[in-house]
Amino acid sequence: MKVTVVGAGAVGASCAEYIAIKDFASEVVLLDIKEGFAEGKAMDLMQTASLNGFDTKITGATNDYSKTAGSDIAVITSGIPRKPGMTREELIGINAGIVKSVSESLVKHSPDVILIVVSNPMDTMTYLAHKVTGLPKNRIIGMGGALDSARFKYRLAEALEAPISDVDGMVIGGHSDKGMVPLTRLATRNSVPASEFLSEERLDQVLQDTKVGGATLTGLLGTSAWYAPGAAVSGLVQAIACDQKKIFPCSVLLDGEYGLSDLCIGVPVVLGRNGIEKIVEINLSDAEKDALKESAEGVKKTNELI
Ligand SMILES: NC(=O)c1ccc[n+]([C@@H]2O[C@H](COP(=O)([O-])OP(=O)(O)OC[C@H]3O[C@@H](n4cnc5c(N)ncnc54)[C@H](O)[C@@H]3O)[C@@H](O)[C@H]2O)c1
Ligand SMILES: O=C(O)C[C@H](O)C(=O)O
Repeated sequence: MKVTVVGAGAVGASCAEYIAIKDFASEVVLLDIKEGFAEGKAMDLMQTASLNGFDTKITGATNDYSKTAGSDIAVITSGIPRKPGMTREELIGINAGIVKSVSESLVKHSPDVILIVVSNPMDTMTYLAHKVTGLPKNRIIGMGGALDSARFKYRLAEALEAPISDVDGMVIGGHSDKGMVPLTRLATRNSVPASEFLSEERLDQVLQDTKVGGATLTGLLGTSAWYAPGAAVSGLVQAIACDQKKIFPCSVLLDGEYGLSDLCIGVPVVLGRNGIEKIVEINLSDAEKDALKESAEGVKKTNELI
């Protein structure tokens, strides 16, 4: 299993590290445009192999896509991150050009690749990757919902004063401050609805905190987060590489599912060796349907900018 990660910055390196530590891939290629940067990150990570006990071979490349040839999965993290006070949508001017050229180069060297798009604004970048590569829709996956759901669980556990392993929850919709739809109605603590433990007001606070999860961290760090994003990507890569058939909310091209078409937005999917094996249509309440529709309108507006 060969995995390429384009962009050896904060998220790309974190993602490569988690993939290596989980030890399911034979090879990870890190590629960056900055001279020597990916090679340096790869060497540093390889020097953790004996300490962390993995056999995955990590190599670096400076913009040389021949090194990525034959990749089974490629992750696109290249592009600029936001600074405090910015929205993800404001990154489109620079990141669209980067994602376009990177997607084309990846597919040219690995025609059978499954692409995972991370660069922001992620739903629009995933849609752009479809437009420029023409890959079948099961082979382009946007990562946002897995991260947003992890942040939702963090906030739920905080409110419930429970261990995170005791809670479950999912966020669908666009990966944006306004567009996320945390499904509080379906959140649980060990199979019991969270609403049995928390007031409506407290659950709403959990929802609001989840939606601005990325912005909160950007305010604290001065740039956007990388540990949870890297871990979330590694989870998707592992589900595909190991044919796990796990459900994750991912940004995928919709063709009538949830009453939406011609956009990529976060919905639950089954991930396995074919990438998106199935889009799972769950029954949403009227309020959740309205929130998803509004989120889709926001994503479509951003798509118009490409
Ligand atoms: N979808 C998500 O959930 C999510 C989560 C976190 C970050 N992000 C996004 O991921 C992107 C990367 O964030 P980061 O914190 O790692 O940024 P970063 O600046 O640390 O790293 C980005 C890397 O991309 C490289 N790069 C730029 N243009 C390139 C090109 N044409 N080819 C190859 N490499 C190129 C840069 O040299 C840099 O090393 C941002 O757009 C950020 O908003 C998305
Ligand atoms: O918040 C950001 O800009 C980066 C990423 O989308 C995140 O949610 O951490």
